[in-house]
Amino acid sequence: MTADPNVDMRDAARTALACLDLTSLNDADTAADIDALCRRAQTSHGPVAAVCVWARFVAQARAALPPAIKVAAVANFPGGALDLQHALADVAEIAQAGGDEVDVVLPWRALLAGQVIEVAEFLSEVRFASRPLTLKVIIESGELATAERIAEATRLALAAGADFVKTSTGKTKIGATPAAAATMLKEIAASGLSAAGFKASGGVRSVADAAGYIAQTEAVLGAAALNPQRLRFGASGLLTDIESVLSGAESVATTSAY
Ligand SMILES: O=C[C@H](O)COP(=O)(O)O
Repeated sequence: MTADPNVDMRDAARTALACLDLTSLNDADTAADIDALCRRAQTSHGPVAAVCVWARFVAQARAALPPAIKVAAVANFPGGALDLQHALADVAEIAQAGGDEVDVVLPWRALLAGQVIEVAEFLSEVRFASRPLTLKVIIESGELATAERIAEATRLALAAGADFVKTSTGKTKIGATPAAAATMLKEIAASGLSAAGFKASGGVRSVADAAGYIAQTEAVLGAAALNPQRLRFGASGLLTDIESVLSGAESVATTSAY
């Protein structure tokens, strides 16, 4: 008897839903957009892990959602300048508004310029200021480009105490890729930090895309890591395909172009 591939896709869709940071980070986002996002976060198939929004929408999202759905917001986003005061102001705004999670952009241009100590200090200060919130560090893997630099950024994020290392802002040409994920997952495993997680974001549009990252995560971190404490998907467009698959319809999305 051959395995039914639709069963695997439904499993992947269920995992992707439970691990989804449903994201809206458009410059023109309005309160009505965030209301709609929060309604979408509570699907007939179950809740997403979190919504991810601009800091100015945290209080609204927190009020609209049950406690089980976390509110994440971005800091130092999307540019990733080496601007600690800006990042700390974002973190303070998110914390004061009742946010649960901070997604901060690592100063990747500074890292490319060799300012390793300055980047490490930036991450350490952001980690200190953001406790007890969950901290995800966005390394912008597409701009770092090489496995060596992606590995170095991942190590810096983990050394600073990041809860998750996240691939991309979704605002640059290249978002999450299987190659970047492989490097990041290898570094997470090598760190020995059993609570550290991985977040794929930027261009993740289909359950087939998500299934690939789920398989990679399981292969490197183990099946026990396939939960929202260790794995997230940051995506503005993935939920439609998840719902299609869980409703028994064909996947409607095409896989990532990367
Ligand atoms: O942080 C998450 C990303 O901004 C989402 O990127 P996306 O719009 O390509 O799904």
